[in-house]
Amino acid sequence: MKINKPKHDVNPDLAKERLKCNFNIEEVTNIIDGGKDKTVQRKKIEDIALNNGASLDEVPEECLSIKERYENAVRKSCVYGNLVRNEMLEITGIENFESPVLRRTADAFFKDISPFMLHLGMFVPTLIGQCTPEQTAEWLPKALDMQIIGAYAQTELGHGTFIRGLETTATYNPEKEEFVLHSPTITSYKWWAGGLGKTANHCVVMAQLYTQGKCHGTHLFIVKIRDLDTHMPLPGITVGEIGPRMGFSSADNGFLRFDHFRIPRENMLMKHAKVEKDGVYVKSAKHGKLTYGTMVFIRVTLVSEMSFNISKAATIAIRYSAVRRQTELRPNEPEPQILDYPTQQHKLFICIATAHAFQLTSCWLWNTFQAVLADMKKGNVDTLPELHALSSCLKAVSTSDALSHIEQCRFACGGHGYMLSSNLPFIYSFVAATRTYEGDYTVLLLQTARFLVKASEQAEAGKKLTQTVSYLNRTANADRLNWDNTHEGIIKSFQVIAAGKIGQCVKSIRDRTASGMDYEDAWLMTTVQLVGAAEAHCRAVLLNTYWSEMRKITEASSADVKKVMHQLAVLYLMYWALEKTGDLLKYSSVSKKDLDELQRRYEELLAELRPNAVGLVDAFDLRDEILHSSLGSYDGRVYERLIEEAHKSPLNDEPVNQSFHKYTKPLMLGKL
Ligand SMILES: CC/C=C\C/C=C\C/C=C\CCCC(=O)SCCNC(=O)CCNC(=O)[C@H](O)C(C)(C)COP(=O)(O)OP(=O)(O)OC[C@H]1O[C@@H](n2cnc3c(N)ncnc32)[C@H](O)[C@@H]1OP(=O)(O)O
Ligand SMILES: Cc1cc2nc3c(=O)[nH]c(=O)nc-3n(C[C@H](O)[C@H](O)[C@H](O)COP(=O)(O)OP(=O)(O)OC[C@H]3O[C@@H](n4cnc5c(N)ncnc54)[C@H](O)[C@@H]3O)c2cc1C
Repeated sequence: MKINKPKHDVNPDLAKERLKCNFNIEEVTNIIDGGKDKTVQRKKIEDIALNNGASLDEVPEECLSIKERYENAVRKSCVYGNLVRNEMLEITGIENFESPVLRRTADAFFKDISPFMLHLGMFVPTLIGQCTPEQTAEWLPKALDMQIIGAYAQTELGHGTFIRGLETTATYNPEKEEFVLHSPTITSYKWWAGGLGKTANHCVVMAQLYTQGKCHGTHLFIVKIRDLDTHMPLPGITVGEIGPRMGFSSADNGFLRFDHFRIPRENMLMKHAKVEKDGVYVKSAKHGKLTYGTMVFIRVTLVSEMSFNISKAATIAIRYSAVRRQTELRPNEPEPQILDYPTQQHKLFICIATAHAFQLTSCWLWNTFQAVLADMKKGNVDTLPELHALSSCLKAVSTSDALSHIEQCRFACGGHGYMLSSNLPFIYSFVAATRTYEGDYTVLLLQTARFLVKASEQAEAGKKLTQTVSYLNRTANADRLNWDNTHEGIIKSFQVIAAGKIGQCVKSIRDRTASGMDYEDAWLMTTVQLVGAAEAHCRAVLLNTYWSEMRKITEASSADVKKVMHQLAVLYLMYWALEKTGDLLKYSSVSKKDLDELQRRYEELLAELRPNAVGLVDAFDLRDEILHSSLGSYDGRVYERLIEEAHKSPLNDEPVNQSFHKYTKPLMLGKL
């Protein structure tokens, strides 16, 4: 398999690394893609994107002004959107418009974010999940064909987390058969929605629904905010961009204020509840939170997105570490490649393992999500709470872990990792946002904790629990687990840690209520522990899922691939066991000797993986055009690229900057 056909000679150290690799790289790529046919499909889509010169920037996007950057991003988004519409969807099938490959290939066009990302990312999924069949027929074809461009406007200046606290109102007027949208306070300004500021002409709006004098809580509406021809905001709409941010610089995150803005009754998204012409409110949903469906969907997809982002950072840092040499080990010996340092391996190999752990877990989560959707189609919503608990904690932990691993990758690249041309700062700032958006880390873990506390009480009452918490049935009465230094033993110990922490939370809440606190205060006082318990549960799910899915997926693999995939999964188990030694000591009989043995095995495993490190990141098969990194390209021309990128800085356009004559020289001459 030709991965990237380098135009230049490959750096000799990197070339030697590739000779060391002892497994079939293509086989691992196929595993990551989900099959050989999927690899072929991905490559076809990438070819379409990359054979189009429009993805190239003459000036790096980070060197442009805010306006130029946005305009350039819109230009490229239109080209890319057109390719998706006319060529790529033919390959994936239109029903797979959410294929991660389409999202990822877009990275060939943008180091930062496309202003259109939220259109396909959230607007279209909301139409699919929240419309009646008639509404779907009206809106979806236009959205998929990009005749209308949409955003998802839920968060307000005053509230993001607490959706029930949103202030925008949608008041029904039966005489005119219209809703009147209004922003009654400054805190009710819609705030943050991606693509809303300048790009979108429509948006989905979450607002408090009033009809017949009664508030029925938050509901979704589709709202046209700009004229389709002139793109001017419609009367009653104030819309704009919220200002520079840590990342998402070309995503025109926006604000929106309604001044008694009228929309037809049919623009309420009515799949789960409707308002009749006469104003009667009718709820058809069997579960109170179905309007939150788009958020659940995105939380599910983010786990795979985190795998992708870690694999990008790991590829950059590992290729760079094979090229970079630093510090004599012994006098007069050549400086070693920094990849030879076990401390460097400790920073980086866990990133490769985590990318696999998240990818396999995300496929399993996606299948769970599809099964729940199928249940809901039949009118059964019983499986939704478990999906909500699972998607909440996996979103929280995967985004948080991805962020810290990506930061480690930057540390691993020393000073050069701080350069925007390395792409690590872009990857980091993108992932930093994911920890917050679509539900903040703490808030989502507390949602999972709610589910776990209930599950623990059910286990106590002898009830049989659902799959992801069934370990509580087995471990509810276990005090301390007998340590068993096997892979299954490590997984079981994480389940016992989770069960122990959940049990301790239940006890703390009970003790507090028994001493006179009301339940809400007892819960609040216990939230630090509850977040820890939900994280522990999530770790148990991740370890168990990664291990069992890895074994399944490599059943038919070659012996060498089986071996290296197995080594990565073991590394993941050991890494987390060593990270959580305090918990292991508390909840199992593990001894200092056992932990020393685990540490020794972990260090040996780093050394065993070392020859395959470059092969393993090559297997992610990230083309240079998608990686955008001076440090991580396939040919390893790190220093040449750093110099080429330096020359692109606008400050190097002329030998002397005018500020010298205007300010510095007068200062030097005492004439200022
Ligand atoms: C491919 C991916 C790549 C890119 C993706 C594309 C674009 C990405 C770019 C940017 C996207 C950014 C978009 C956004 O950020 S949109 C805004 C997202 N906002 C949030 O996520 C807000 C977070 N807050 C909440 O979700 C909720 O308010 C809450 C914290 C969950 C609390 O809700 P509330 O109504 O107050 O409910 P509670 O009273 O706490 O709970 C009652 C009951 O309901 C259950 N519940 C809550 N949520 C759900 C749900 N979604 N599904 C099912 N059940 C739910 C909850 O557990 C509780 O159950 P009980 O049985 O315990 O009563
Ligand atoms: C880059 C980016 C893009 C975004 N895109 C969109 C978009 O397209 N559409 C959209 O609608 N929104 C969007 N958002 C908004 C995003 O969804 C919210 O910012 C997010 O849900 C967090 O809400 P918040 O900002 O209100 O934080 P807050 O809830 O104010 O959180 C602040 C702190 O308070 C803590 N906290 C809050 N509530 C609790 C609680 N109950 N218990 C314990 N701690 C708590 C949190 O843990 C956090 O530490 C985007 C945000 C970002 C950063």
